[in-house]
Amino acid sequence: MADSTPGIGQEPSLDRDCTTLSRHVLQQLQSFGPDAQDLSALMNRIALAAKLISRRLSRSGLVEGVLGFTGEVNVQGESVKRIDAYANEVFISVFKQSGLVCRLASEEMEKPYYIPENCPIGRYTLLYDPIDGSSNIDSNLNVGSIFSIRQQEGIDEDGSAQDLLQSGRKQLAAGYVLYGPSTMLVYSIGKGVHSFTLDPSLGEFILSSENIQLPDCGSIYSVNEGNFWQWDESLRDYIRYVHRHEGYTARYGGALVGDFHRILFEGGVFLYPGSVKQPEGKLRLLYETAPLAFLAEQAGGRASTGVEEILDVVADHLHQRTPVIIGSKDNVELVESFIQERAREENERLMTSS
Ligand SMILES: O=P(O)(O)OC[C@H]1O[C@](O)(COP(=O)(O)O)[C@@H](O)[C@@H]1O
Repeated sequence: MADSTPGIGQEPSLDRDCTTLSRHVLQQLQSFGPDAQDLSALMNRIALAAKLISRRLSRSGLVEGVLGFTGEVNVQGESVKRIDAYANEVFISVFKQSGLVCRLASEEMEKPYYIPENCPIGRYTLLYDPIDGSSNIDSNLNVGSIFSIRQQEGIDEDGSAQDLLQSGRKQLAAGYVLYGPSTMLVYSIGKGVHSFTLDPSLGEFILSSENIQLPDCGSIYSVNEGNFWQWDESLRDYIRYVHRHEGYTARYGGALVGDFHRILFEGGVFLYPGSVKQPEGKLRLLYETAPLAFLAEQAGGRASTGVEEILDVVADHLHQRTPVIIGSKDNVELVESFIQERAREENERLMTSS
């Protein structure tokens, strides 16, 4: 499956210039039926939210109200950054007008936000992390937005979103926006993974890579080693292994989207394991790890909790966290082999001691 990225310095062809996101979604679905139109319109709305957030970020040091904190604490127990609150509002306002989405579930909101004027006609729920890596904002380092689209399967009066508590294989589409040197949008509707780059002169996301394939293995390992002593011995064993073996490179940017994006194109593995303080890890399943797991599997890679596929995990509440090992399949399997080895030793010890 050839990657059709244009050569360095070569102006993209007119045909490529015209491959906008909404056109690409319709092409992908080879249908102009209601579902295709809806998904295309939904992706267009996400693109609009991304453009608004990208514009705000690009002027963050120049205008008031972008950097710093709002003074509030969100459902995660984290101090809310002004840009978190702004980005969350952007997603709400661009989807309010969509008529397509009846409910929005976000990292910044304890309960899902209903758009009464879109219910019950709105057939989709959008789950999203409006700003991923917000600890990078005030240092002007890359951040992202992560999104997942699911079918609306009923109205839950108490806001517990029970119908969303299903495996990640129920996602219709997923992706992220990376606010880096350029703003990129990477998505999948279950037909491969494709990336678009925002061309500020056109104000359009233009196709930049199609059918992206995650290399089977890579030299990059991406993890916050500052948590080393809080990890299970099996993860420490893995890090000791990469320290002792040539050919591994540590890369950790503090923003999941940026770290995953690098691995999607170059191969390797990103880990955020559970720890003594947080056995279930830090990252949230429904709007952080499951959307990226959807992309990883579509690109020929893997995403694991260490013992099962992330896409098979069924959440028991909206903001559930999960350990994650994601990236090239050989690298993920290597990490898992250390976990399995420790489990085997532990079983043996229990057997011999009983
Ligand atoms: O600072 P730590 O503990 O390494 O955590 C960094 C991780 O947390 C995150 O920032 C997630 O949190 P936010 O979505 O709240 O920013 C990830 O992007 C990143 O991988």
